[in-house]
Parts: sequence; structure tokens; C-alpha cells
Amino acid sequence: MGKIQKKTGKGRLDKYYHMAKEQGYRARSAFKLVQLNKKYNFLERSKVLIDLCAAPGGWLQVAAKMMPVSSLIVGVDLAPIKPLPNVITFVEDITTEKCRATLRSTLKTWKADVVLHDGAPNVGAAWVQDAFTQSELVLQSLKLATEFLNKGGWFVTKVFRSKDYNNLMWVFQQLFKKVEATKPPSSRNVSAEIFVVCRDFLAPKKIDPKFLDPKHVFSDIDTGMVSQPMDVFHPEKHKRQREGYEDGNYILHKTMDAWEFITHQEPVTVLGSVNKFSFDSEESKEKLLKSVETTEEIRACCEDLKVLGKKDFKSLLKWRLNIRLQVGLDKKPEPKSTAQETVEVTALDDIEAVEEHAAAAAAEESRLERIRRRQKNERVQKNVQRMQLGMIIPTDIGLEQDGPDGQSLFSLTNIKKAGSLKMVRKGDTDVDPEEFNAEMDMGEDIVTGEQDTKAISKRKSKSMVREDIDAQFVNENEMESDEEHDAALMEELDEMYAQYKERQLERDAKMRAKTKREDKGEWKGFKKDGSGDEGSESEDEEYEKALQQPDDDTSDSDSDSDPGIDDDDLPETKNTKKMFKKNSKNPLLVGLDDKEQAELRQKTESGLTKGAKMFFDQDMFKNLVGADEEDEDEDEDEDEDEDESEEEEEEEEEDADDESNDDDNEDENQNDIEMDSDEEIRQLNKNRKTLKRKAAEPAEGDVDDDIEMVPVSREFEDDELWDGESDEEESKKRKQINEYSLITAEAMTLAQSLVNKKITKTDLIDQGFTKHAFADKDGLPSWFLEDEKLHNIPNLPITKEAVQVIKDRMKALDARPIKKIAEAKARKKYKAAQKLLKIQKKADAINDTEDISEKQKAIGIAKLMAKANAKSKKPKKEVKLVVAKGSNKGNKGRPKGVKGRYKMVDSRMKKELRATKRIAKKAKGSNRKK
Ligand SMILES: C[S@@+](CC[C@H](N)C(=O)[O-])C[C@H]1O[C@@H](n2cnc3c(N)ncnc32)[C@H](O)[C@@H]1O
Repeated sequence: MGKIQKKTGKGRLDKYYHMAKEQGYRARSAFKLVQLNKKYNFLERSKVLIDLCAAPGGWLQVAAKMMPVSSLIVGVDLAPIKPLPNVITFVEDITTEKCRATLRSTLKTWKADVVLHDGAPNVGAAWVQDAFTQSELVLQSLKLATEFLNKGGWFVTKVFRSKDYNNLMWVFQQLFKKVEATKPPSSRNVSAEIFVVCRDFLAPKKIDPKFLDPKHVFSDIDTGMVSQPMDVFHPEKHKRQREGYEDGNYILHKTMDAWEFITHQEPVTVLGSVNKFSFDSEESKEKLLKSVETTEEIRACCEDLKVLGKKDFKSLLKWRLNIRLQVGLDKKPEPKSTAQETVEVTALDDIEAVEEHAAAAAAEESRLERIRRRQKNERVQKNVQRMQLGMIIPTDIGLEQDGPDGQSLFSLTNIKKAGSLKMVRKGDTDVDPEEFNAEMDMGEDIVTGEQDTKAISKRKSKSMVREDIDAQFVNENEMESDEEHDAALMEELDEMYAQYKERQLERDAKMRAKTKREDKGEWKGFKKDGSGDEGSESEDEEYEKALQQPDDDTSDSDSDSDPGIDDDDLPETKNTKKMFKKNSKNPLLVGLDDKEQAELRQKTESGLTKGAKMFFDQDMFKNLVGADEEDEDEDEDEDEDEDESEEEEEEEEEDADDESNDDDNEDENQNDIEMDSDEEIRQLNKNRKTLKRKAAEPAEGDVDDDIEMVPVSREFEDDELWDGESDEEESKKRKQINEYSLITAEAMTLAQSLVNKKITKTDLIDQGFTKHAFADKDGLPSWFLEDEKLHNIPNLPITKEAVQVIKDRMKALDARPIKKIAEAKARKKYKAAQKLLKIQKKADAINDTEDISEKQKAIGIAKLMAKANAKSKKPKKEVKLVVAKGSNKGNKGRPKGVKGRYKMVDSRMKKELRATKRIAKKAKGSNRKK
């Protein structure tokens, strides 16, 4: 085609299109010749070639490439062909005498070894017309071939599969020894073209002119070719010939006599294979056209079967049946057969339904199996996770019912009655589980090793051991599926874990202090019954209340055996209270006797009781400022009040470490904090202490004679205060810290000093009393105050570590990519991947091509890569600088006569830029001289 058509359809830009572009062929059709030659190898052994209808020259390029050097290659077309090295081309219509003459003059005495013809009439006319012209072109090219071909030469031509196809083939066979029709892979399947390769030209001395006369060659003859039928009622079931036309089916239009359709045994097949029913035969005229059944509509349908729908086909078949009945070819069908058919259909339906049902059941089963497997995996994972968190140890798996907090398996405190203890000692397995509380159950299992079945069942119902519950559930309610049970289990595990985390958070600080005390201190505090833990103030109160309550065994056992209440779930104070109650009857935990208690109550030199002294002798109090500095404090307070009561002295002791700490820090920070007036500070301190005393008074009233109240160190007091704070307040504080605080080095320094105990809370408060706090601002001018606000700021100390922490935090923030950057990066990555995929596809196409050498493939792929790389380095678009002067001055839109990108600049900027360049150049020059 002379005119280069724009390839708009996506399908047109296939791999051969890309390959042609890559390999520099002018048309993708070049590959057709490549493939034909690969199959028949005619180019390598030819020296003279004529290409009829050669524009734009793809085939000529292939010929020039494949044929021996210095071969004579001539190309002719209606459209001019861009010059090609070693190829002669001219513009001519191949059907004309002039073309023949030009060819003769070009070839001189030479004869051609190969004549190629890839002609296609220019589009525009109806397809049928086009096909005909193409067939004519083929015959014309054959005519030229017979004139210029050597004996034994090759004629390769394109033919469209039409009703003329067989006629053409017949003619070819008369002139050539071997004729083959083939469709090279590069020829699109949707195209009706095929290529006929005629070899060994017979070169008869005289050729019958009828062979080359279109009128004779294309006169109608029935070829008897039958195309593949199509089931018109189930077109979707018909295997479409995606590869193009079926083999042997080269005829596009088929007419059948209507009578033949009537008598045919496979009417449906006929309907799918024939284009038209004619009424030419005698039978058709006699029996069909005259019949009332052959309506106008039926006749219209017979005209073109290819445009009919299902309904039309049905009416044609009905028409056929009626005619057959009319002429006696068929008898009326018995009604029985219809019934049979219905039954069959129903039966089939049933089978389908059963199959469907079975498939659905299988799918459901596999889904459930998947869920089960996933849940199992999740369970295992959770256990591993909990093990890693130290919540359980491997052997605990399955004993988790003890609670994540890890109530010990066996605890003496759990045994309430001496009888039970005896039985345990004896290893008596018949112990009534009532005698043990719920928490004892697991311990029993381990101590005794076996259990009475009755007891076990009771225990199950009481303690709600998870495994047992599961078993019970399975037995009692077999309807409950595994999945439900698993889900419940998972839910429970999650809940327990959440509770555990919550409690852990709550107790964090307090626990640390307690464990330290318990680990180090052999002394567990002292209580009336000697049972144990010192506990907090609130615990004491609860303990008192508990003592006041009537000893009620029933209520006790009730609460113990209540499966709904798990001790772990209760707040710690409640637990402790319970423990007190239980322990009051526990034979294994024995309190101090009267003598020992009296001994503990004896006062020592420091004024503390022996018990209190023992308490404060613990390691953990060693670092705190203690009694040594008490005197100092007392001195300090001497002039405050001579008549301080003993009670107050005790209170002073309570504050001892606190105060001394304050003093220490005061000394340290003496340079930073300047006291305005000692008097004022003393007054403040005094007020504070009085307030504290008042607050402590009611608590003292509650103290039981038997319980010695000891002064609590400041540190513990702080801890208790911290512990006493509600969760809400705590979370509020944390939130505030997260949002606002600790963003300055000063705040960080303070926080670090507090955390590292370099400074106490009281120190901080005291540090607040500076000249800044007491500065009298009355009567000062506002400008002065403003100025003061800006410059007279307390110079808070900062440490290197704190600054480093803030710096690190900012660095981490900077390093974190913002969302938009991350998105842009992801987009870029995606685009790169897409590009790579595209290149890979093209490379695969090149790789798959059989007709090019490995070297060519490698070159093609290398070219692709080079191109991709070149594209990725897109040159920056040039921006034209437009000086805003003259008509451009104040012009907001695009300046006149400027195309593409532009930037408005003022003349000053341009001059300055030039000047900078000039100066830089000069400086460079002077440097070189030096
Ligand atoms: C499919 S193209 C040939 C492509 C060519 N084989 C190639 O590889 O570049 C068909 C060509 O036949 C040419 N053609 C059609 N009728 C013709 C005629 N009567 N005489 C000469 N060329 C004709 C058209 O101009 C068109 O360029």
C-alpha cells in the first residue's frame, strides 16, 4: 500500500508490527515472506526476482537480505517505493501492457527465478467486489509470471479465500509441478488471505489463453467443498475457529437447494453450513413453492441464512417438518414419545441437581477444613506469643486456666482446713472436693496424682477448668461444632490476654517496688495474724472491715466456688482481703506469738519500734536519707514550734527522707535557685506539713492497737499516690506528655532527672519558688513587663543526654517518609515494573520468532533495552526565558510569538545572571593565570 495507514486498532499493533519496527522493515508483511522462505527456501537459490505490488517494499527488503549478493531485484507498484539498495523499483499498474514492457526492458534477457505477488486492491468497494478484483490481480500476476519466469521457477502469490479460490488453484496446478497453499504465522488469523506457493514452473511452450482469462477461470462451477457446519441452536457450544478458516474450507458462500434441506438427515447441520436455500430444482418448485407452508417469511429466511436468529431457524425447521409430513416423508409422532422425552429431561435435571448439591457440599467441607486449620494455627501462634511474653512456659500450655497471672499450682494458703491438709499429706484420694477451694483443684491433681471420678466431675463444675469445660460441652451438647468451640476458646484467650496486659500496666510501678522488697526482705511485714504482706493503706482498711465481718464460712465457700468469679479478675486489694480471711484459718500459716509481738513493739534508740527499725533496715532504704539527717531536720524546725508533739515527731520521721532529699538537692542547686527569703520558705513548708498532718489524723484514729503504724518512706508514699491515681487521670497525663511535653531539652532534662531519681517531685516544687515566682509586677509599665517576658526567663539547666534524645527524636521524624513521598515512590516503582513488563513481552516476542537468527534476536533485545533506557532519561524540557519588557510588560497571559514552556523574567534578573556568569568566568581566568 502506497499510503501508510495509521495503525489504530490495538490488534494491529501485534508482535510482528513491533518486530518490523525493531528490525527496520517497512511493513509487518515482510515477515510473511520471511516465513514462507523459511519453509520453502526459494530466495537463497534465486538470482532474479520480480515483486509485483511491492510497495512500501517490505518483501523487497527481505529479498535483498536473503538473496545472493548482486541479485537482480525488481519491484513494481501503483505507489512509489522509497529507494532501496540493490533494488530496482518503478511505479506501474501490473495489469497494464506498459508494466509488462517496463519489466521486459528492466530484465533484458534475464528470466526471473521468483515472481512474488502480494497485491491487494485498494479498499473501499464491497468485500465481495474486492475479493474478485484480488483474484483478477492474481491472475494478472500469474500471466506476468508465465512470461518472465524461468523453467523451474517459483511463483508465490497471495489469494483470498473466496469462491474463486479453487478455480485459481486449478489453473496454478496446470502450470506448476507442485502447488501448495499455506498461511504463515504472521498472517493474521482474521484475514481471509492465504499464500499459494507454486514451484517448478513447467514453462509450457504454449499456454491456453483461457487459463489466464478471468472470464473463463472465474465462471461459476460447483466445487463441492463443504464447510464445517455450525449448530445454529447452540452456537456457544460450537468450537470457534479462532485460528481462522477451517482447513479445506476455502469457500465463503454456499447455496443449497431447499428440497435438499427438506430431505437432509441433519437439518440443523445444514442450517449452520449453508448461506442460502435456492428453489431451483423441480422438487423445490413443485413441492415447496406451491405449498402453503412456504410463506413469504420462509422464503425471505431462505435468502440469507447467516442473518437469521434462533426463532427464524426454528420456523425453518418447523417448516421442514410440516413439508415432510405433507409429502409423506414423516408420520405424525405419537404423544408417548413426548412424555418420554419430558421424563428424560427431568431425570437429567435431577442428576444435575444432585451433582450440584454434592459439589456445594464438597466446597463447604473444604472451606470448613480451611477454617479449622487456620484456627489451629492461630491458637499455636498465640501460645507461642504468650510464651515469649513470659505469660506461660511451654509446660503451662493446657494449664492456662490458672490465669495468665500465674496463680501457683499449689499454694499452702489455699488449704483452709487442717483435715484437708492431713488428707493431702496422706495422699488420700477420697478427699471431698468441697474441702478444697477452687484454686486448689490443679494442685490436687499434681499432689495426689489421681482423682475420684465423682470429685473430678464436681471439680469441673466448680472450677470451670477450661479443658474440662470443653469436654463437658462436647458431651453435653454434641450439636456445638468444633468451630464454635475454637472460636469461644480464642475469644477467651484474647480476653485473658487483654486483662493480663491491663493489670500489668496498672501494677507496673508498684510491682517493681514490691518484688524488690519481697526478693530482698525476708521480712514480710507484720500483721495481727502474722500472715503476711504489709499491703497498702486501703488494704489495711479492708482488712479491718473483713475482721469486723462475722466469720461466714458459707459465704466464703460460695465466693470460692463461684465459677463466675475468678480471683485473678478481682482487684488486688480484694484478693489480699480474701487472703487475710482465708489465712486466718490456715493451719500452715502461723502468726507470731505474743512474746514475739511484744518484742517487736519495743522502742529502740531512734524512737522507732523494733519492728519499724527492722523494716527500715532493709537494703532498699539504704540509699535513702534516713535517720542520720533527722537531727538536721529537727534543727531546722526548732524555731518553728517548740511544743511539737510526739505525734508530730513521728510525722517528721515520715517525712525524713523526703526532707533530707530536698536539702540535698537544694545544696546541689544552690547556684541555680536563689531564695528570696528563708522566712517565706519556712512558712510555706510549715503550712504544707500542717496540711499533711490534718490529712493523716483520721487514719490514725482507725489504727488498731495491735498494728503498729510505721512511718512510710517518701518514696513509697509517692508510689502509693501514683498507684492510687485513677486510670483516667493517668492516661490523660500520658496523652498530654505524648502531645505536648518533652519536646524541649529542658523538659527532657527534668524528666530524665525525675526518672533517674536525681531529683524528686518535692525538689521540683521547691525549685519553683524563685525570684520569678515572687516578683511583684504591680505598677510596672507594660512595655517593661513585655520585655521582661521575653528576656527575663529562668535559665533551666539542660543536659547533653537530654539534648541528644531530642535530636535523635527529630532525626527519626525526619527520616520517616511522609505519605505523599511514599505514594510517589510506589507509583514510580509501579510504572517501572509496568515498563519492564512491556519490554519483557516484546523481548519474548522476538525470542519466539523462529525465522531470525539468535544473533538477530540478541540485537533486537539489546535495541529494546537501549530504547527503554533512553526513554527513562527524558531530557528536561527547555524553558524559554521571556523578558518582561515592551509589550510583555504587565502581560499576564502567554507572550506573543512564544511557543512551548516559558518563564517571565525581568530584565534586571537577566542582567544579574549574566553578570554573575561573567564574574565567575573572570575569576576562573585569573585563577588559571596564577
Ligand atoms: C499489501 S501491499 C504489498 C506489501 C508488500 N508486499 C510489502 O511487503 O511491502 C499491496 C500493494 O498492492 C498494490 N497494488 C494494488 N493493485 C495494484 C495494481 N493493479 N498494480 C500495482 N500494484 C497494485 C497496492 O498499491 C499495495 O501497495
